[in-house]
Amino acid sequence: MSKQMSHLDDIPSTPGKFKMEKSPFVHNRLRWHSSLAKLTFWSFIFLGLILIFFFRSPSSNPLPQDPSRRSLRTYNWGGPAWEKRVRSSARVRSHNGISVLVTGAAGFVGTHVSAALKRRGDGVLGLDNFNDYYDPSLKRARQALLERSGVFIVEGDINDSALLRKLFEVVAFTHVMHLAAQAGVRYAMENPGSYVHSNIAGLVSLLEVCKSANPQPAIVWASSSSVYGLNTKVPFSEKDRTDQPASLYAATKKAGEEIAHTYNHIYGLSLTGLRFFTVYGPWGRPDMAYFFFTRDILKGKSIPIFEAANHGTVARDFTYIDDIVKGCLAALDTAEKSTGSGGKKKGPAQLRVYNLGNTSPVPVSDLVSILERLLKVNAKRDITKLPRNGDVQFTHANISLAQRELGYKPSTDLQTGLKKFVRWYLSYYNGGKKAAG
Ligand SMILES: O=C(O)[C@H]1O[C@H](OP(=O)(O)OP(=O)(O)OC[C@H]2O[C@@H](n3ccc(=O)[nH]c3=O)[C@H](O)[C@@H]2O)[C@H](O)[C@@H](O)[C@@H]1O
Repeated sequence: MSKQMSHLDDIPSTPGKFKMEKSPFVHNRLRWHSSLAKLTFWSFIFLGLILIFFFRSPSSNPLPQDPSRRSLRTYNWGGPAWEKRVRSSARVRSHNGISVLVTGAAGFVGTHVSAALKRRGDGVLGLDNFNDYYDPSLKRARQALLERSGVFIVEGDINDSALLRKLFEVVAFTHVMHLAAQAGVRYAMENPGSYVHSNIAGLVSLLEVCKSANPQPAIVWASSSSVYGLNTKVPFSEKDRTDQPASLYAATKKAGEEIAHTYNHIYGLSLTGLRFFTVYGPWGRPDMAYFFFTRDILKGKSIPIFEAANHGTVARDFTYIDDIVKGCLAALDTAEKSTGSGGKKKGPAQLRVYNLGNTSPVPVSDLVSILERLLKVNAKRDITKLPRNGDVQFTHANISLAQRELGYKPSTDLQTGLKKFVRWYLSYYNGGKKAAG
């Protein structure tokens, strides 16, 4: 006891705290205080250990709390059953097939590319964070579609490097089709952080894991026609300048192209960037004009049609999804192997950029006229000045490089493509009765 008392005496205390220590009551209280202090101390240690274990556990998301993310979630992954599903989905089932990790697999282009790869017998594993930038139930429906054809989508974020490393541990992917991104031109003014998070930090996180993988995969990824920014010379060629982006979205895609150059240069990663031109079609993105115009025309709501200064036409080189899928598969098939190993470059590797457009720009007002005919409803047109929030007046792709090197040859005009989209839209949203998100 005296030992204990002397120990207690060493603890700095408020004056008078131990004054009555001779009373037996005080003795008991002191003992009780000491036990309480010990109990509190060990509780803190125990709680600390639990927290350390939780944050280091491979099945939790180690992302820092980032206010720019719309859906902060913890994803569950890992375990023998999960690994089995991953392996089975990524298993190549055709002679000379490839095994591809498709990021953004529950997205519009990701779903179509994953399905096409699976159809020809390639191994496909999806990865998607199912964020709520647009109605997540549409992403879940795409997931269900892929699931039926044997494609498993792992739920997780490309910024989760522990998850990415695990995926490469389980499967030796030959290719990565990187389509996960924060898309949309106008939303960048609302939530700039999400563009940096997905299109820059996420890309770097993915390339870091790819560079260390053995073997390193070849990577094909989605850039954007928006990198041509304020250029006025048409059609846009890959040789043209891309240093005057009109939106943060475009700037992050341009940054992605420079980051790709760096990883190719330092680590020998084979990298192909595809500049998509306003991709549309069934299972598309509800944030895109053709999609919400359809929804709002059916609802009888007015639609804002942008017009440039002096009644200038705003036009897009709208490209149908099936053409884009062919371009993506051709890019994967012509991708050479990465040359590095163990994080070290062994020789020069392929670095490519292609325009994937349709080469026939259509004014937005014509897009609306086609929709009116297909929906058999007159649109309430609200002609509005092109806002200064990232939109450019026109896009037009020169696709001769993709034609020459990928055999890319788009074959669907806007009228035909929109017909397929409208058919899908009406059946998916139950004849327009169910509201589109
Ligand atoms: O080509 C690309 O790289 C980009 O294509 C689209 O961007 P955008 O062409 O702006 O597509 P929409 O937002 O669907 O707009 C299509 C056209 O409709 C016009 N628009 C849009 C919205 C609106 O309310 N009214 C309107 O007239 C736009 O100015 C544009 O000319 C995608 O949203 C981007 O993610 C993609 O990277």
